[in-house]
Amino acid sequence: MVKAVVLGAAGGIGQPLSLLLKTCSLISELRLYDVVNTPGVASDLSHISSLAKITGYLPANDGLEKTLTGADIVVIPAGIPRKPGMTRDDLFKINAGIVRELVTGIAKFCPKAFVLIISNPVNSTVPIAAEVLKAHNVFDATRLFGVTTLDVVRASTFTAEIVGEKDSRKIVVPVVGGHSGETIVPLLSLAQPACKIPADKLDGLVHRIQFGGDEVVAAKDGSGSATLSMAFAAQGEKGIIEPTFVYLPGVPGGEEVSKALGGIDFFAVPVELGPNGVVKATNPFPAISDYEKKLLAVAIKDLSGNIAKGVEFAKTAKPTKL
Ligand SMILES: NC(=O)c1ccc[n+]([C@@H]2O[C@H](COP(=O)([O-])OP(=O)(O)OC[C@H]3O[C@@H](n4cnc5c(N)ncnc54)[C@H](O)[C@@H]3O)[C@@H](O)[C@H]2O)c1
Ligand SMILES: O=C(O)C[C@H](O)C(=O)O
Repeated sequence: MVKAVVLGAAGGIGQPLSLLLKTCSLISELRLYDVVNTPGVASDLSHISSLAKITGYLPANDGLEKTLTGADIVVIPAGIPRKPGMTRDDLFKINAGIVRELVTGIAKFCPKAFVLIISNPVNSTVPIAAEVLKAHNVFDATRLFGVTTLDVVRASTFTAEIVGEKDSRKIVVPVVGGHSGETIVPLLSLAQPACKIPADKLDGLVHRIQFGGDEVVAAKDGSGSATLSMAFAAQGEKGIIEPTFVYLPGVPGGEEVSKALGGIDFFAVPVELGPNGVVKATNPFPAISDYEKKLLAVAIKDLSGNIAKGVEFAKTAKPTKL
C-alpha cells in the first residue's frame, strides 16, 4: 500500500487531484501540504468513505517534515499558474524557488520517494529538482518525473475529434519533448490505432496539441490555467508505457535516446514503468515522419535553453535552509 503526498494540495489542481487520490484503492495514506487551507481540504475529504487515511499540514510546526517523512510518492502542483499573455517561462521567477524548497524537503525527509512535478515551467523545474537531489547525493533518475500526461490526454481528445472517433480513450498518441508550446511534439504517425489525419488538418491539430494550455488560460480569463483536466491526467494513465519527462542519462535505455536527440539530458519519451520506477526509456525516433523530425529539431533547441536555465538556477541561487 502506498503513502502519497500532494504539495500544493489546496490549489486548483491540488484539490481535485487530492479528491481523486483519496478514492484510489492503491493509496493507504494521503498527506496534503500547502501554505494555506490544507486543514480544511483534508477535513472535507476525510468524510469520503474510502481506504486512504488523510491528513493536512501547513508549514508551521515542522509541517513539511511531518508531511514528507515516510512518503512513497510525492506529487507537486505547488506554484503560481499563468494568466493571459504569460508564457510558462514567465512563472520561473516564482515557481523555481518553490520547487527548489519543496524538493530540498524531499531530499531530507523522503529521499527514496517517487517525485512527480507538475509545477511549471516543467522544462526547467524538473532540472532544478534533479540538481537539488544531486546536491544532497540522493538523486535517482528512475524516480523523478515531469508530468506531461496532459499533453497525451489532449492529443487523444483533439485527434479523436478530427478522425471522428467518439471515444477518445481509444486513440493513443505518444507526445514527446517538453511541456510548453513548440517543445511539445505529438508523434501522430505513431498513433495507435493508426489515424489518417487529412493533410489540410495536420498543422492545425499539431498546433492545438502544442498550445492547448493557452485555450484554457484564455477561457479562464485571469483566474488560472487547466486544473481539472490536469488532475485527471495526473491520477495516471492506465498503461505501463507512458510518455514522461525524465533525465535520460540516468535511466536504462536513456543514453541511446539522448544520443539520438543530439545529447539532450531531459526529454519526455515513452517510458516503461515498474514498481521501482523507470524500467526503460524507449526510442520512438527511428520510426517518425520527416514532418515530425522538423518539429523535433525546433523542440530540442527551445528545450535546451529551458533546461540550462533550471540547472543554472539550482547551481547558483542560495541554497534553501529547512
Ligand atoms: N504539468 C502540467 O501539465 C500542468 C498543467 C496545469 C498546470 N500546471 C502548473 O501547476 C501549477 C499549479 O497550478 P494551479 O492551477 O493548481 O495553481 P493554484 O494557484 O490554484 O494552486 C497552487 C497552490 O500552490 C500553493 N503553494 C504556493 N507556494 C507553495 C509552497 N511553497 N509550498 C506549498 N504550496 C505552495 C498555493 O498556496 C496554491 O494553493 C502551476 O505552476 C501551473 O502552471 C502544470
Ligand atoms: O497552460 C498552462 O500554463 C498550464 C498547463 O501547463 C497546461 O498545459 O494546461
